[in-house]
Amino acid sequence: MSLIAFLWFLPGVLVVILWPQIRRRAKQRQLRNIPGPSPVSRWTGVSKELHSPFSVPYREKVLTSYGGAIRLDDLFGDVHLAVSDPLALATIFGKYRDSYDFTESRILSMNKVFGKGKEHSEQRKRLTPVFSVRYLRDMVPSFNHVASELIEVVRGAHPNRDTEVEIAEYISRFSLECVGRAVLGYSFGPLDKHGTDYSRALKEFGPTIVQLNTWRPLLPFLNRVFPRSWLRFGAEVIPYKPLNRIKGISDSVNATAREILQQKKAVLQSGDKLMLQELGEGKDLTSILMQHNIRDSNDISSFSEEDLVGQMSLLLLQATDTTSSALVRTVQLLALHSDVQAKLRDELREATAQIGRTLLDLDFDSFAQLPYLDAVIRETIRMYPGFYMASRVSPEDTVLPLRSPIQGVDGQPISELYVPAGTTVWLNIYGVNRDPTIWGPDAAVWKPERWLSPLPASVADARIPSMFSHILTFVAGSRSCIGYNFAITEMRVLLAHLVLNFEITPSDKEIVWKMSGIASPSVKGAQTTKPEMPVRLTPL
Ligand code: HEM
Repeated sequence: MSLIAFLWFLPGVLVVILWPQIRRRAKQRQLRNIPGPSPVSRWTGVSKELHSPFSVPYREKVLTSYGGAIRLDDLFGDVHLAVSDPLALATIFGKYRDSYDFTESRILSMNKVFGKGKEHSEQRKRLTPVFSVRYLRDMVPSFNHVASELIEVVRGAHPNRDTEVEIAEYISRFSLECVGRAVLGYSFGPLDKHGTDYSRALKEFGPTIVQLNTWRPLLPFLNRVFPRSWLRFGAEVIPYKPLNRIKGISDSVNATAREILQQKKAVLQSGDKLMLQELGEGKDLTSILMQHNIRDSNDISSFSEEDLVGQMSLLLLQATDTTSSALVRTVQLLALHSDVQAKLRDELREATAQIGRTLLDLDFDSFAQLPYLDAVIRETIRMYPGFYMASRVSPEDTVLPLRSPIQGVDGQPISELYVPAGTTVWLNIYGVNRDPTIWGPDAAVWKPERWLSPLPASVADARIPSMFSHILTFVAGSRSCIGYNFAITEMRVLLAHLVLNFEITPSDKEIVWKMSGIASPSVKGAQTTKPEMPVRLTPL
């Protein structure tokens, strides 16, 4: 190709690649009338402020300050929306349930977890029973044993009164072990806080991926243009530490997942009953998927070995960071509110005093019938949902009606949002869960007692499309959290063990919460990326 032809060709290719974006920008004119924070930069809008690891205070302010729909200026003039209006959310999860899905870059960066469209719904249907209450009942003894082993490890390592303990590491080890045993039929070994290479790699994933967030929108383009092997090679040789680190983490996580898989494959194929029993009787998620694959390898929802490895790793990530974050937050709040902690301890003592039981004797229903424990958990995940927002995009133009009209920048009322195809819509989880028009004037106060009496009528009236307690913490619709019951059960068990065994008080160190995909705590000024939550424990 001559130089002249190349010079003509290049802008042509660029226009073809950028055309959908150019068209979307033009159609987004009406969205610019929606109120939102002023762009901090002409090029990056508010995206850096919103997605940086230090975005928590900014997010908390923005997501509760502008009403049911918020304009968020993104890269190069693209407009995103954050929506907390219940009717607009119900329309996304109802009328447009087949349109609104993850953004392409998110699906790619998540290694197609649970696939897309029909493939996704088939796979989800197959996995749902593993997370049902019926199955969870059988998991409670396992959670209970892991919690009790953990308490022994903590007691052994910190036998004295009022010792400062780094509880976040222990909690994250607990979550990983519960998911490992129950979901994968695999134990990650002793519960000391050092963990395995695999658990360390998993913990580093969130904080590292967040450093790459700015580049994530480029992923669909790179994926279309370059073969996968080139992208992996690039991640290794380009001198950019977070990129090199993510490649290392991904290799380590995949290697362990592959090892678990090989172990299971051998057992399933041999039919060795004793071994099968040891590995969770083949009832765990990996075995179910593998048995399905062995039975029907032509089914569209069958997983290739590569996909299975991806599914397992991503499931571990989805399950451990989220539950650890919620548990660590609850421990912090209990440390700060000694009255709530004492009341909770009374409830637990009463439950275990009956017929001289220990916590190990409590089953799923006994844990579920502790109203104050339940109230503490609900209130924590209402106020601190872990994921403050979740992204969706529709491939078609949509109209989202608003339950409560908002005032446009031009002063005129807006009662519906015209959302052009390809616009990113953030489900404003934090905004819904803290909306004072729904929850009352004390919406921003952590008050477990609110769950012990009927909630205000405004909560039911709002018709929040929620799958759990009118809150959006686990979102709703086809991509909602499949493991929410699992998480709540895990939380009930560990909190019960901690509060009955230790008095928890705050450490002198100041804690700041950062965003690493999910909210994650650290000691102010610390350089580390791993979660930290020092608290003082006194054995009881
Ligand atoms: C307190 C703990 C948890 C929270 C706050 C949480 C929250 C969420 C949220 C918000 C989503 C949707 C993400 C989005 O739409 O962008 C999600 C999806 C998911 N969660 Fe959870 N989660 C928790 C625990 C768990 C656990 C324990 C498991 C598994 C054992 C799990 C498995 C999943 C899976 C597999 C998905 C993807 C579902 C799909 O795409 O169909 N989660 N979670």
